[in-house]
Parts: sequence; structure tokens; C-alpha cells
Amino acid sequence: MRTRLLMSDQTLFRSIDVFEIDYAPEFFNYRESQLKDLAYQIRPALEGGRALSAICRGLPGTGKTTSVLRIFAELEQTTKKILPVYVNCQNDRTKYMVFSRIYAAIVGHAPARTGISIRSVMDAIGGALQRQEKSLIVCLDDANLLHYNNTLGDVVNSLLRLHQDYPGARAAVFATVSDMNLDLASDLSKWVLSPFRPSDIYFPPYDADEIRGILQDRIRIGLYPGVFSVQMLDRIVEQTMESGDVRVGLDLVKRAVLNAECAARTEVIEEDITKAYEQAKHIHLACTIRALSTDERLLLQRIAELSQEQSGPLVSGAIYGRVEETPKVGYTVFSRQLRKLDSLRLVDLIRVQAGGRTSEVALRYEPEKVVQICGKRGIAEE
Ligand SMILES: Nc1ncnc2c1ncn2[C@@H]1O[C@H](COP(=O)(O)OP(=O)(O)OP(=O)(O)O)[C@@H](O)[C@H]1O
Repeated sequence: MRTRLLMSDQTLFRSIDVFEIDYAPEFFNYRESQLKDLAYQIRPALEGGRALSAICRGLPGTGKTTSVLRIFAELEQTTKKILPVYVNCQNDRTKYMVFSRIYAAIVGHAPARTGISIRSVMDAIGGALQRQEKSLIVCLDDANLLHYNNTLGDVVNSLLRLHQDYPGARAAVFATVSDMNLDLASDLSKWVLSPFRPSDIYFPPYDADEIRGILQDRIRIGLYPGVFSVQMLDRIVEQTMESGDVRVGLDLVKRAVLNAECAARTEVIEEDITKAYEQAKHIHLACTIRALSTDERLLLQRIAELSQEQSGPLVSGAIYGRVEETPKVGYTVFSRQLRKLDSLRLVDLIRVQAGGRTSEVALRYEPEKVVQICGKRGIAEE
């Protein structure tokens, strides 16, 4: 008799959607003050003016996107005065693509792929805002990606100065940024900053109790009772705290339950979690590396190679001396790149001397895996 591999009418999931990355959570706690701050920025637009711009800053998976989308959903349900438009800069990385996304939200379809200039797209947007007397708020999600392409300043400037060509057209920008070292105030030109003047809204990493609370809510909705014990949840919380990204925990819960289902068990056990961690840990690493700029990726790769070559601790000055890229970046830029790798929890920086510039650099992942993923093929394969 043939074994049926894809058969099972028994599942431990009440709703597997609850663990998907695009699921809009029913319960969204621990971000009340950030939601209040965002609402404050929007108030002037509700009174017929222009919303205030904001930068939502925080490490990956700290709830920035979800907060903005929640506020946008509420706006869509409650007012016609404001047009909220969400742009994912992972997909839309050029000025034309960003403006096409806004055009589509206003007109109902994307502009033709060829033969339409960005000027015509902006004319359509500006004209529609004038006619409809709506205030536009654009969320540039992962705006740091536009910044690395030198596009952010131009996009923000064109949006916030729309009123100069189309009197009465009002726009504001909510940018989300996961690069904690990006200092837009000093990186963007005064010409852009003058109309932008964003408020900074900070999203701190969740602590262990908050992560436990978030995962508990999902488990309650998404799984049948008794599938996930408190002890097993503690194991997942521990693993999630290593990256600080809620997505890691959600992914681990889902995989652990799938592993239990495969073994025809009705409860998740330690072994399911260990296996889930082995399956998932490199996916998180690959996602984080994919978001790095080319220079940062090369630096990480160099650190991994040096970790393979030498057994003792790596020191920042020595790493700088061994960076082979040309033109070589200055030490200040190099230090900034190291701090970013630290903030993304790819490396640990340990200050050797208080106040000094030298740090020990410890890679948080296996060097072989990092070298493999940093190579283009590795990133595509993960
Ligand atoms: N307070 C929360 N309650 C419930 N779910 C949450 C909470 N915070 C984050 N999440 C979930 O974690 C995942 C990541 O959240 P989100 O995309 O909002 O983070 P982010 O800070 O925008 O990340 P990135 O910088 O990588 O884009 C989503 O699936 C979201 O539903």
C-alpha cells in the first residue's frame, strides 16, 4: 500500500493564518504610547490642515508597521478627509515606484508601465488632492532602504512640496526606520528637512514578558487548547529574545506545531522546538543580511572570514586593517557600520576600554553559515 504523505484531517491549528507574517493581530498591546503619538501627528489633518510628519524608529519586529497600519485602517473607516497610503520600500525602491503606488491609491489603478513621466503621475496626484480636498499621509515603510539608494530626500521633498505646484494639496510622511544608526536629521539636506521636521517615535525592543504576552494571545486564537504548554512557551520566548524580533517567535511556534503534527502528537514537546529552531535560525539570519547595504554585507563577510582564520577574539582596529574593499571607507563610517551590525544582533561589540574606540567583535552566528549567506547565491537560496 502506498504511504500517503500529505494526508491528515487532524490538525492542531484552529487557524494557521494567525502565525502568518501578514496577519493583522486582533490584540495589539504594549504600543499604546506610540499609537497615541501617531494619532497626535494626524490631528491637524482631521481639522482640515496638514498632518505632521514622523519617523517611527526601532529594531526589526518591534511593531512599527503594525502600528501605522492600525492607525491607517481606523482612518479609512472613520474619515474621508484623509487619504492614507502605505508604501513598502522593500518592493518600491525608486521615486517612480513610490509615486505610482500613491497614484494607484488615488486613481484606483497603477499608471501605465511605459510612456508616462513622473511629472504626469505627480500632476494626477496633486490635481486629485486639490479636487477631493483630502490630506495625504504616506507611510514609507523601511524608508532606510530608499535612503541607501539616495532616493529618500527626493521623495520626501517632492511630497511635502506638492502644494507649491498644486495649491491646497497637503501631504505628510510617516517613515519607518529599522537602522538605529541612521541619523536622518544630519543625513538629509536642509532643503528637505525644512518642510519635513519629523517627530521621532521610538519603538523599544519588547522584553520577555511582552513577547510572552504577544505569543500567548496568538496561541490562544490559533491553536487548540493543550497544544502548547507554559514550559514550551518559555523555551520559545528565550529563543525569541536572542533576536528581539516577534516574527522569530511566531515562526518557531508554527514550525514546532507542524513538527508535532508530523509526529502525530497532540502536544508540542522540547524536541519539536529544537527541530524548529534548527530549521528557522538561518532564515532569520538570511533576512537580516538581505536588508544590509553592500558595504555592510562585505564587512560582515570579512568578520566571518577572520573568525574562521583566527581563534582569539577579533578587535575592531585589526578588522579595519584587514578590510580589503577599495576605496576603503574612513574609520568613522567603519565604526558606524559595526554599530549597525551590533544593533541588528549579528555581532556583539564589547568595549575593551571605557571611552576608547576599540571593541572586541564577536560574531553571533556560525562563521561558515554567514560566509555562505553573504555570498549572493547563499542569499538567494535561503
Ligand atoms: N504588540 C504586538 N502585538 C501583536 N503582534 C505584534 C506586536 N508587535 C509586533 N507584532 C507582530 O510582529 C510582526 C512584526 O511586526 P511589524 O512588522 O509591525 O514590525 P516592524 O517593527 O515594522 O518590523 P520591520 O522593521 O522589520 O519592518 C508582525 O507579524 C506583527 O503582527
